[in-house]
Formats: sequence, structure tokens, C-alpha cells
Amino acid sequence: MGNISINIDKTFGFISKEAVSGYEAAVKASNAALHAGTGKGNDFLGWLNLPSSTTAEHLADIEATAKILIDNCEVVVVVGIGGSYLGAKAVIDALSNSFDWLQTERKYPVIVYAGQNIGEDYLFELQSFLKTKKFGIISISKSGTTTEPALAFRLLKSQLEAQQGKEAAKKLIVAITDKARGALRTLATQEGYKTFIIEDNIGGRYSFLTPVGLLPIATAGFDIKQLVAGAADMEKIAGMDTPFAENPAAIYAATRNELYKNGKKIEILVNFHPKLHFVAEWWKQLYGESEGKENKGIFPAAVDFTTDLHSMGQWIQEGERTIFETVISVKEPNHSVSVPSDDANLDGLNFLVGKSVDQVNKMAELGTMLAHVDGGVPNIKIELPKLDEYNLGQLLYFFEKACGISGYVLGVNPFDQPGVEAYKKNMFALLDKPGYEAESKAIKAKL
Ligand SMILES: O=P(O)(O)OC[C@H]1O[C@](O)(CO)[C@@H](O)[C@@H]1O
Repeated sequence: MGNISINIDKTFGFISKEAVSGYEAAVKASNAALHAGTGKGNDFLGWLNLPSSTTAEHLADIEATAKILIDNCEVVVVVGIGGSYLGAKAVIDALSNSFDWLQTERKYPVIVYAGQNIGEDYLFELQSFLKTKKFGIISISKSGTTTEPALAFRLLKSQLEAQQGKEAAKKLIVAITDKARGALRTLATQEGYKTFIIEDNIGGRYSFLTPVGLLPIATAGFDIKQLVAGAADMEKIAGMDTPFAENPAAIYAATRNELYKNGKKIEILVNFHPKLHFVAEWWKQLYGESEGKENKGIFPAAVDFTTDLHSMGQWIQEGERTIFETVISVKEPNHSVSVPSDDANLDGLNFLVGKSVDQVNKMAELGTMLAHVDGGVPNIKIELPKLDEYNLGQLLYFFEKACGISGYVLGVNPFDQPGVEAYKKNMFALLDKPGYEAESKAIKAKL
């Protein structure tokens, strides 16, 4: 089956092999702190052994719930923001046909998203689209109080009830929230929705292997057992028993910390397949919320190549030298397309005849890497054998494990996100939310 692998050779013109190896003790201590639960944020380590502790019964419950949605819905709206939708969207997009929503012969519902923004036009257009559709809702919020998903759910719930009747609507709504607190839990209990629990010790950005990720992924028709199996294998590979040099999560954590120490303040996650765009969005939240605090932390950015070589390529090649790249490379594509011959050859592409499009893409990848390294951009390569559930499970768990280690090496708590509250407080004050009277007065005085 093959595992994902990491190659840091193209960082060595910028940092030394010895310096990376020098992190062995710190990385080992960080990994040990995660496993012993002795580090910062140790009440949020429920994700660590999740792959190996997920039971067949739990997966069967998720699959049975997905089946109800599959059998009864043309469209399923996943309502959530941040970690409450990004893992699902990352995996679903990576595995889906690029033109999924245009497929008419469907075995599975179209998955759309809401609650990840407050765009009035977005919600209007979504509601208009759903008017003629049999739809269901997976409402996800760990806290159950986040404004964006709560607002979207209020609108969609009332639309579904109007279209289907209150009783039928109840069977088409699944709520995924914490055990006891929060408005969504209260509402779900009151209405009798099917629910799944997000355990208190799993933060949103580490939750793709909970029902938060698994239910939407199963509803989209993908194999969640394989996703968990891939993650479980990576759990072993990135565990305490693997020597430093063979542990990809340890190597990644050490390398990016050494690059950061040497002035590389921005990490750009690169893909050469547009399906991976949302893997990068998921990764941005994971690393941004985990490491960006106490005035520290690598800024996580992302580009889609070769698309963005024609927009951001100039900056990456010749802009300020504070960046490094981490490329997600997919070894084998799932389909093959080769370049056809053309008698006129007006485009001059006959030199490519018989080559696969992926061969062209791979040379773009290699050529870009060499050009960027020559231009002063260190390069880390993470290779996946192919894009499937198993390898995505490995990849996402790899990033989670490396993030926990990396955060500890940096000296921060990788499991909290106190900075996110600032905008919420201001928004509530500006909207005159009850209880925010003093803040309202203070903020309005600044306007
Ligand atoms: O699932 P909830 O509680 O609605 O939170 C959604 C997201 O909001 C945050 O709390 C802050 O952005 C994230 O950490 C989380 O993934």
C-alpha cells in the first residue's frame, strides 16, 4: 500500500542536517509529553489515539446515519465553521470528481456547506437552490454557540420544516455537538434529532476523525474505514517507538522549527492538484490556530500550482526571502490522459505526444522546486502514493501529530485559540448583544 514520506534534502542549502538532527531530543520530549499528557493543553489530547481506538460499532453507527441521509436527500448541507467543516471538505473535495455537482447520475447526495461565512448573498442563493431539493442538514458546532453556523442553521432548519413538515424534517437533521453544554445540544434534545458527541478533549481542528469529519465524508460516499485505517497506521509510524530519522512527523516538526529560527517566517503549502485546495485550508487552520500566539509562529499560507505560478509565482521566486515551501506531491494520479498528436502542431506541443498529462505536471513540479530553491526558497516534499481515503487518513493525522510536536518545540500551547475571541467580542458589542452593554459603549466611542 505504501506510506506517505517526507524529503527535506532541499532545505539543506539553508539549514544544516546537523541542526535538524539537533532537534532530536526536543522533538522526542515533545512527543513524549503528548503521549504522557504532561504538556500544555493536555486536556485536549483526545485526538492522539483516536485512530486506533475508533471501534467498528462507532463507524457502523455513522455509516447507518449516513445511509438515511443518502437514501432521503439529493443535497446535504454541512453547517459548521473552522474545524467543524474543514476536515470534511478537505477529504470530500480531494476524493470527489472535480465536477461532482454537475453529475446527474448520482448515488450520493451533493454536499454543500453553510455556516462558514455570513454572506447574505451566499445564504440567499443557497436557500434558493434548496427550494426545489430534497435536502438534509448535518449541523456541527462543538460549542453550539458559534454565531455563523447558528445563524445558518436557524435559516435552514426553518426552510426544511416549511418544505417537509416538522416531523419529517427531524429525521433529516443530524446534530454533532458537545455532550452537555451549548444551544445546539439543548435544541437537539428538545427536537429529538439524531446526535453524535464531540468529546470535550478534542478541539475542532483536530476533529476530522470524529463524526465531525466522518459523517459528511460517509454521506458523500467515501470509505471512512479506510480513512481511519490510514490514520491508525500513521499513529504507529509517528509514535514514540519510531526513531527520529524515520518518523515523518518528527522530521517535519524539527525542520520547520529550524527554518523559522533562520528567518523563514512563512510556510507555503503547495499542491499540484486543485482537489487538494481544501487540504491546505484545513492545514492553515490547524497550524495557524495552534502556533500563532504569544507573538510567535510561522504564518501558514497556501498556493495551488501550476495555477498560482501565474499569479504568486513571481513573488515566490523573487520576493522577500522569508518563505519556505512544503509541497504535497501525489505519486500516481487516479486516471490517465495522454497528449494526442496534431498534424499542424501549431501550438508546438508535438514533443509531448504520448506523454501523460501527469508527466508534464511532474516536470512542472520538479522544475518549480529547483527554480524556487535556486531563488532562495527551502523546500520540503511530502509524497502520497495516491489520492485515496487511506492516504488522506495518513496525511491528515501526520499533520496533526507534527503540529502537536511542533507547537511544543516552539513553546506554545498548540490546543487553544484565545485570540479568536477578540473579533467575536467586538461583533457582539457592535450588534448590541444583551450582556455586552459596556463593550458596546466603549467600541462605539472609537468609531
Ligand atoms: O465547533 P464550534 O464550537 O462552532 O467552533 C468552530 C471553530 O471556531 C473556533 O473555535 C474559533 O475559530 C475554532 O477553533 C473552531 O474550529
